[in-house]
Amino acid sequence: MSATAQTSADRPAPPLPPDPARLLAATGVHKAYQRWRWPRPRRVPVLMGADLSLERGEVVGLVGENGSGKTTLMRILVGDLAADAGTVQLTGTLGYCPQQPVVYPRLTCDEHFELFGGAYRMTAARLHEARLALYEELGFERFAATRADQLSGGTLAKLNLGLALLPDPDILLLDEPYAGFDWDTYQKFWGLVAQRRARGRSVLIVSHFIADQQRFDRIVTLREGRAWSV
Ligand SMILES: Nc1ncnc2c1ncn2[C@@H]1O[C@H](COP(=O)(O)OP(=O)(O)OP(=O)(O)O)[C@@H](O)[C@H]1O
Repeated sequence: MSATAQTSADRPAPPLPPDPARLLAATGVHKAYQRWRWPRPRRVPVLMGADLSLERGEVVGLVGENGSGKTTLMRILVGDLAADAGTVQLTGTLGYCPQQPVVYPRLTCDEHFELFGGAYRMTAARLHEARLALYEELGFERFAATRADQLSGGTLAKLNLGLALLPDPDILLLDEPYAGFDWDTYQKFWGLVAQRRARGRSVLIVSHFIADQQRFDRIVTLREGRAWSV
């Protein structure tokens, strides 16, 4: 288990040296947003030197109070948002489950899997197998032909998660993945995570709070713009 580094100085930490066991390393990440603060717009810092690493086969929880910057850090890790400073090193393939599902309202679940499978360059046979397994594992096969705009919030969350899991990526970054799940689905979710961890996949889970601490290898808290090991 590796410790999550804390930057003690105000300048960003240098990138971590290469390590074959490490799949993700973010060092010295800074991000500020422009906001209106009377009497003029100002840059308000959210991340001030956050460091985060993820080893092969590790399940890490990223917690922090509302507005602490969890989603901001996640978006920087996946390349959806540019950091003001700092580095992000990734090894392997990445799956991202955003907090707000990014789906096409008029497409069915099946059509989403087809579309994403094509984007991931999966073969038809592999896509078929992975899609059926995800329907079964998350329990939503009966909605295969239902359009996204007709799904319940929980089923939409299953589709959102399923699309991230589809290509079986080395690193899974999940932003509040189980917020809309019922108890049964929550248990299934942890079964999926355990299977992937056993195969050396790494999972980073963002959550407001951690209910089952024993399910994680490590918990990291975002506070005052930095990541602290708990
Ligand atoms: N595009 C943006 N422009 C301006 N401010 C933003 C933007 N996105 C986020 N923020 C602000 O940055 C801070 C961190 O937001 P972020 O969504 O990263 O926090 P979070 O820890 O994920 O919050 P939550 O637990 O509520 O989901 C918040 O104060 C938020 O208002």
